[in-house]
Amino acid sequence: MNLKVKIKDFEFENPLMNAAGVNCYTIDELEEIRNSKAASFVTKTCTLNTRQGNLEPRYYENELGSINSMGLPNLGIDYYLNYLESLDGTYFLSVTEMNTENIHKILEKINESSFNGLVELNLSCPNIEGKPQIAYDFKTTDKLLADIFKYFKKDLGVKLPPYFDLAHFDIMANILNKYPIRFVNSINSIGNAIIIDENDTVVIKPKNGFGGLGGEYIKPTALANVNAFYRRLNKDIKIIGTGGVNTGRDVYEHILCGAYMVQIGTRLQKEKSKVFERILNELKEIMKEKNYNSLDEFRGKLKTL
Ligand SMILES: O=C(O)c1[nH]c(=O)[nH]c(=O)c1I
Repeated sequence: MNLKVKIKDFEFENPLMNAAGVNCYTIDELEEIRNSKAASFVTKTCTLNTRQGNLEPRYYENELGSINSMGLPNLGIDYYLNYLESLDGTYFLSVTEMNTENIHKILEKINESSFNGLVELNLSCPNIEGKPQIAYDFKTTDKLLADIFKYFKKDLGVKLPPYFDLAHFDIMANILNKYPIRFVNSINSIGNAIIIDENDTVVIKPKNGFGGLGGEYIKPTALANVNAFYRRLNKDIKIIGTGGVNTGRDVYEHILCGAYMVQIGTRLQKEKSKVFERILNELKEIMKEKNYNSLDEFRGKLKTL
C-alpha cells in the first residue's frame, strides 16, 4: 500500500503532518514530530523578531475542539531557519508579518537562505488585535502575491482562512491561479468564536474571549473549503487539508475532497505525536476495506447527488 504524496518535486511518505501552531514552537517539539510517524512538520508561524503573544489564558479545549487567541508568540525567523537549514528531508516553514513591507523582508531573508523546504505564508491569523486577516482583503492579497513572485525563488504556498460564500471561492481562486503557488492550505481556525464556561464567563482572556475555533466544530467548513479550491484551482496548485481531523476517516474525507497533505492541530494538542501512528493505521484500514492501494485512486473522488 502506497501512501506517498507529491507536491511539486517534494515527495512525502504519507499525507500526515501537524498544523502550524500546535506542538511546533520549540526545536524539541519539532523534533518530537520529526521522530514520529508524521511525514513532515510545519513550524509555528514566525515573524522577523520574537513575540510574546497575548495574555493567558489564551488556549482552551473541550470534547468538540479548541479555541485560541495565542497572538502569534514565536521565537523569531532566525531560530526556525537555522534549525531547518540543519535538517535533511522536506519541511514547512510558516511565516507572516504585521504588514506587507515586513512580509517582503522575511521572505527575502528566506530567499537568501539555504532553506530547501516549502514556505507556508500565513495570510489568515485571526488573533492579532487591530489586524484584519490578509486573505479576507482580496486586493491586498493579489498585490502582495504579485510583488512576492517578482523576487521569491523558493517554493511557497498560502494558509487561508475559511470562506463561506461561493463568490469568495471564485474570487480567491482566480487570484491564486495567476501565481506559481505550490499549495493552498485550507483552513486556518474559524476566527472570532467564543466559548462560555459554567460561570457565565468566556474561556480565554484576549479580545473579550474571541478566538479561533478548531477541532470537530470546524470539519464541515474545512472539507468544503478543500473541495471548493480543488474544483477551482489549476492542478499544479495542490491542496493541503486542515481542520477537524480526529480519525483516519477524517483524513480519508479530506483526501476525497481533494487534499494532498492533511494537517492535524487540535487532536495533536490533545493526543501528542502518537496520534500520527493511530490515524495512519486507521487510514490504511479504510483503504484496505475499499481496495485502494494509493491516495491517487480516491483523491477528489467525492460523489455528488
Ligand atoms: O494566535 C495565533 O498565534 C494563531 N492562531 C490561529 O488559530 N491561527 C493562526 O494563524 C495564528 I498566527
